[in-house]
Amino acid sequence: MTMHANLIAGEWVDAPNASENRNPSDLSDVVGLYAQGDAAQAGQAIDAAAAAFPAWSRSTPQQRFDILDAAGTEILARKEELGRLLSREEGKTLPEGIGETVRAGQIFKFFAGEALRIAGDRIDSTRPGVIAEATREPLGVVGLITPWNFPIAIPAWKLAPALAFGNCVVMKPADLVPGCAWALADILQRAGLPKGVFNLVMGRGSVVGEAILASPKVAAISFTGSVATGRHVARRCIEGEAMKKFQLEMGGKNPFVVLDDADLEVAANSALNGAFFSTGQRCTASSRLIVTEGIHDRFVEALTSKLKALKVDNALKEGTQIGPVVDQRQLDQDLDYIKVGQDEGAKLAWGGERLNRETEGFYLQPALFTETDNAMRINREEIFGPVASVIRVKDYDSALAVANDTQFGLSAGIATSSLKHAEHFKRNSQAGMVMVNLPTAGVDYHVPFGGRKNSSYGAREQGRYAVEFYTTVKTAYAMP
Ligand SMILES: NC(=O)C1=CN([C@@H]2O[C@H](COP(=O)(O)OP(=O)(O)OC[C@H]3O[C@@H](n4cnc5c(N)ncnc54)[C@H](OP(=O)(O)O)[C@@H]3O)[C@@H](O)[C@H]2O)C=CC1
Ligand SMILES: O=C(O)CCC(=O)C(=O)O
Repeated sequence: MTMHANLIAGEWVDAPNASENRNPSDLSDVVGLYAQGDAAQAGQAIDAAAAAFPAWSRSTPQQRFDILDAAGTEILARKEELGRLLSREEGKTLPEGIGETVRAGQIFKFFAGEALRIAGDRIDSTRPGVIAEATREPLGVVGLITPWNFPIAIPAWKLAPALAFGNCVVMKPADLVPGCAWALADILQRAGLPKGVFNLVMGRGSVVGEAILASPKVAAISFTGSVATGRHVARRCIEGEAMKKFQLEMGGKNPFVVLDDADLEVAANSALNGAFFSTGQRCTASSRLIVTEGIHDRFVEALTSKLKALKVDNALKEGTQIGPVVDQRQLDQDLDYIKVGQDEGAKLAWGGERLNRETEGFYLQPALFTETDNAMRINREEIFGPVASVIRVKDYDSALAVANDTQFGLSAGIATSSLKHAEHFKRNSQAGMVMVNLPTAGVDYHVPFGGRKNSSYGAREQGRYAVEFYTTVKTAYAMP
């Protein structure tokens, strides 16, 4: 099997080591052999990006549009093939894999347009005859460190704006899912990106990631992953010889409130989708279902019967609704938390057991806890698997208080037919994204994404708000 090499200074470069990318739905299936870069390769990639920056930062918006738009077109044209690759390496179902691929293509097209739309301000000075301007400039070399749960969409939503606004990039994808990142590198290379503008260095976070964080030549870091690694990234960005700008997207313990007046079908479907689809491996997953007394029993019954009907199987098999957990380590974490929940006195209303299927993979029956309270560990810590808890509350006010009683603040949802409660929740939920009668997970590609508290740090990602992170403002005064 040939090694998928790293892309450094426009050349495909083999690494000293390679790792096997295995399919979590079928452990006998090797998706490919991927380079395991080292600190030296990260250094070469950073140097290449720094060398490419002067020309790329002065490229015309049309040049950037053409390349990003062409990349988007190719991603969309190859959605079935790339979606299959994604599902094979990450384990989300084929429709989810294809959907995420489409989202990545749309993101490239959106930011192609943003390259053309970038603008500044001309401001009348307080001093006679003086002209003041505020314009945006690219940052320089940007390091992108991405997680395994969205192998193509998250690299796309960091990479596309970074390039659109004139930055050069070194990207380190998650070790579990190098395939989609490699495919993006190949597409961008063929779309005509000049040498060194985008460099891909696959390998371990502790090696390649650390080298990117340590380099004074890297101006900024955009990171998505766990809170623990995010805190580490933050420390490394400020303690180095040259302080870096940084942006962190981390965990969630997202509440989904169900009020007595909710449409039961809307509430149960939103909870099912938000909590369990993509095997619950979304930072926006609804892991806390906060339900008022009058609808509690009917909601639990409706959701449990939907859970019982879910088809958990090989991600590539037609009809599968829930694929496997991504790897053994995440599966162990999910099973540990299921035990923690039981030890804490929560009732396991459904699921939680390891499943065997035709192919050997990390299959887990989605689990629903009931009779839980918000102080339990299962309601405070991110599990990141197909596990959710129901918390029974008296009324809307207590639901809102419980929803906000968390270290996280990414997404929050409410199912209600009351405009008054929906509006109050939108205003008073301490989350970056609020959904009414919709799942907490599954967001648009052209609007801002991000949260509060320990969920996010720094400027928002996505949509036109992405310009805040990937540019720096220059204020210029002139006396003509
Ligand atoms: N908010 C989200 O979207 C996500 C949250 N998580 C949470 O994190 C938990 C653990 O998942 P995990 O994949 O280990 O998450 P991590 O936060 O460890 O990994 C995220 C990214 O950071 C890299 N990384 C790890 N250590 C360093 C380091 N010292 N310096 C620089 N980069 C580093 C990883 O590389 P490598 O792959 O080589 O380790 C990966 O590319 C999950 O169970 C879940 O709770 C995970 C993924 C996404
Ligand atoms: O819910 C989504 O669509 C996005 C979720 C996400 O970005 C994440 O889990 O990291």
